[in-house]
Amino acid sequence: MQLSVVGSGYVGTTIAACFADLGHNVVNIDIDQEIVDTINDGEAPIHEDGLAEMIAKHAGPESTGRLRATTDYEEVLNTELTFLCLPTPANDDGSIDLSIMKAGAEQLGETLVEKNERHNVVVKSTVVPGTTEDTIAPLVAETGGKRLGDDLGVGMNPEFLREGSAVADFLDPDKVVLGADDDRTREQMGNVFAPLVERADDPPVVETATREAEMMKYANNAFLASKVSLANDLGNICKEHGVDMYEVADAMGLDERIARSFLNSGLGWGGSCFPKDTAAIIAAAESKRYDAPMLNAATEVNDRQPQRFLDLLDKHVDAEGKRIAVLGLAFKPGTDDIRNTRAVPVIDGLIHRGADVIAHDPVAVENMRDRYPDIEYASSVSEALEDANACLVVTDWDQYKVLDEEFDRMETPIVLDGRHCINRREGITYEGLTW
Ligand SMILES: NC(=O)C1=CN([C@@H]2O[C@H](COP(=O)(O)OP(=O)(O)OC[C@H]3O[C@@H](n4cnc5c(N)ncnc54)[C@H](O)[C@@H]3O)[C@@H](O)[C@H]2O)C=CC1
Ligand SMILES: O=C(O)[C@H]1O[C@H](OP(=O)(O)OP(=O)(O)OC[C@H]2O[C@@H](n3ccc(=O)[nH]c3=O)[C@H](O)[C@@H]2O)[C@H](O)[C@@H](O)[C@@H]1O
Repeated sequence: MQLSVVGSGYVGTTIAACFADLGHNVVNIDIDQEIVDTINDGEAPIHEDGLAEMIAKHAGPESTGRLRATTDYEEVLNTELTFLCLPTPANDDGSIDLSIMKAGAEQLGETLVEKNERHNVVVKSTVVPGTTEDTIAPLVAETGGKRLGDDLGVGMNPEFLREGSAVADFLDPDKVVLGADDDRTREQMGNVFAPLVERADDPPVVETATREAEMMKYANNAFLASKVSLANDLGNICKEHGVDMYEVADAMGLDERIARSFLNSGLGWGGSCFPKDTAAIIAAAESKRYDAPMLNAATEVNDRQPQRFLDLLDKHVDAEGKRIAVLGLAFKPGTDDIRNTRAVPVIDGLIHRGADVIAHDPVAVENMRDRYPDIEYASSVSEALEDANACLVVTDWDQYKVLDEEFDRMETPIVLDGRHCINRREGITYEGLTW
């Protein structure tokens, strides 16, 4: 099929490259010329495992040519179905900011004026229940002069991929959700996903309406974020009683009603989605006069963890004028994304204490430099630890899990672990946040 994907961010670029790999012809539209040029050169604009190889295979010189990028919306005219993968950030009050989605939908509609055959538009972005039906569909229909359900089909297909494993997650999903308010659109969405369903060995395909599809995404993220927060709440109790939460979590996870995943306690959740999506669904609930006590509590626990980590540091060392190493800046391993990373409140706390901060991350340094141009950045862990008075582990990169004699370079080897990823050993003072 001929597909267009609007937005070349973490989701848009990943699904555009994967759909090309699955045999579709895909044009990826973005307003950022640099991103477009990068893709057309056969390179990945973001750091994701396997993405660079896939883009090289389908875009750029000597590729299959099944993937192209452009800034020109007119290119949607040669396609049958468009995915909208635009950002849905939070307003200051936490509610969803739909301005970018609306701008994209309007631009799409204006372009579709020139198309005579039916076109399908699928919202891939995370949007609060009712957005597709009440905002996006009427906007595309009005600006495009289309009749909804007739020459325009609008659907909603939430995305569950994780950053750091985006390609693998997209190609091998736990479920595919196809939300549409008419059968023709849902059927066409099914055709787009047919090669993926076949390659992924038949994952469950949930066919539903757009509002339910939208809510399934929020429910998923709210549940996972709350699960981590509950693990952190329990972990904080464990710490006060000298109990190792990781041993407790391992045992809890043996109960198949609970499962071990997302019970890793520590610094809590960051990233581009859990924080904004929990805030958006809380705000959406409040707009209907429901105050969502569980989700508010999950957010409160999460917001407190960096402060508890800094309290732990204060217990061991007065950071003023001391050299403090921060290992890990990305919000999780496997990505260069620093949106809502826990490293920010930790570094803010260190700066507030008058510490000399020296930070390390395998891939996220350049992104962090914009935010903190004045702290020191080390090109290796050894360099970061050299003469340090304490080390704070913020992101659980694999390369930190094997650290050993590197700690001998420290002035005082105080190692505080926010992610349960450092091996305790003789000669270092080690303390974990919840164990
Ligand atoms: N990042 C993730 O892991 C996941 C994100 N989502 C959701 O997917 C949506 C997109 O998220 P990301 O890919 O992370 O966003 P992103 O911020 O990485 O990328 C968005 C892209 O859209 C482009 N853009 C902005 N306005 C445009 C316009 N009018 N026309 C064309 N392009 C435009 C930007 O230049 C940027 O490249 C959000 O709703 C997010 O909640 C869902 C699942 C996973
Ligand atoms: O909507 C989204 O954008 C995505 O949000 C999350 O994916 P992501 O944010 O990429 O990463 P996760 O692996 O879920 O981690 C999120 C945060 O929780 C933290 N976390 C995760 C698991 C855990 O046990 N403990 C824990 O603190 C991570 O360190 C990270 O800061 C969801 O897992 C995806 O299904 C969803 O598509």
